[in-house]
Amino acid sequence: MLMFQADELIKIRRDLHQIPELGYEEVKTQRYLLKKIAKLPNQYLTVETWRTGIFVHVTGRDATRTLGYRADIDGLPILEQTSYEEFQSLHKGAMHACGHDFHMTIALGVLSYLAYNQPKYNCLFIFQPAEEGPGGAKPMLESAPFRRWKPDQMLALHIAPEYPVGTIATKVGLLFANTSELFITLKGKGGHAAYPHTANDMVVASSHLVTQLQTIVARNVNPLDAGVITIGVIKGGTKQNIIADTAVIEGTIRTRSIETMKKIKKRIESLVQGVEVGFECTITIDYGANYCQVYNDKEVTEDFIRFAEKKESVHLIICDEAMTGEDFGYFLEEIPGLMFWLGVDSQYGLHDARLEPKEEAIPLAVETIIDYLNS
Ligand SMILES: CC(=O)N[C@@H](CCC[C@H](N)C(=O)O)C(=O)O
Repeated sequence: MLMFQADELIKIRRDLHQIPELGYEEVKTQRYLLKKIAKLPNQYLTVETWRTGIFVHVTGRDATRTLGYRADIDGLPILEQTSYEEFQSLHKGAMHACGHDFHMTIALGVLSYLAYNQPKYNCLFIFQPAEEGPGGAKPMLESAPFRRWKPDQMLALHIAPEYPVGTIATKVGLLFANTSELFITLKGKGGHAAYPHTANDMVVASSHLVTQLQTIVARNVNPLDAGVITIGVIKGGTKQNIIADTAVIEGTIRTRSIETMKKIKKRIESLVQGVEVGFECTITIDYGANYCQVYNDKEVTEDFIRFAEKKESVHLIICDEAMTGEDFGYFLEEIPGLMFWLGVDSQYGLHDARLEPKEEAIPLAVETIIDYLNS
């Protein structure tokens, strides 16, 4: 058997699409990937698992340099609503809605080529869990296998539903934002719906807080800078005629700079104090997982751009930065490298239950990365 061909890659993507697992629960995914890797000739490969992730080291002809390639492997808690009839998620309520099934398949495709064709330099493939949270990049970066095989350069891609197949988009410098998760719990006094004067209603308090949080970006962030506060979850109460004693707000904060992130958090804390006083309740804040920005190295990215410009099958776009987050940023904090967007042309975007990326992008990406590694 030779490297995985286009039809096999599509099958791999569909298999992986059916078994999405949340961060650090990627047990079946890890088993599946290990099985595929075990089918490859092992002359140049050394495989090591790390929690639910995997490192694969490929020995090159010249061991003076190592190139790192990272693919994230976790899914999202989304009930799939695609038109796929034959390969929808078998894990009800979980979905590969951020393209990690594509990311893994592309990494396997490149790896399968290198298993048959020894690369010039060493390569390190990193199949990383928990990108959507709580974050796998930082602990993997600090792990023993990574320190032993530490790459000199890092590369990763992310699918981009808004671009046609064949498009690669990237830029020098900031590509993705600094992010912080946000979990706020409000605790007050519940009671009978007919006796509001005896209780502190946490549904009302949390509603006020959500509205106040929206003023931070509108009124505290310099309009020439940028910030995002999205509240994705608001939960409170148990029954329509019971005043809620607890409410929970969950969201995410995005900024272009660390300073703005600090400023936003300070404002959140002040507003929370105000709601505590105003509604006579207790509020706790937990910032969950924080990711640093994705910052593409100038030299490596310019070199990649020159390569992509020359490649006929690629339409290169120099894009703007986005407020998405990615813990791949931690690799780039320590090692020069880049991330790029891969066009997959879906009507529905990332984190949408209807995301349907076009599979033709997979063999194209595999071929492009192989060419880049050989360039
Ligand atoms: C590419 C992408 O969609 N990444 C996620 C990363 C999530 C980070 C963290 N869980 C958070 O919500 O802040 C994103 O939502 O941008």
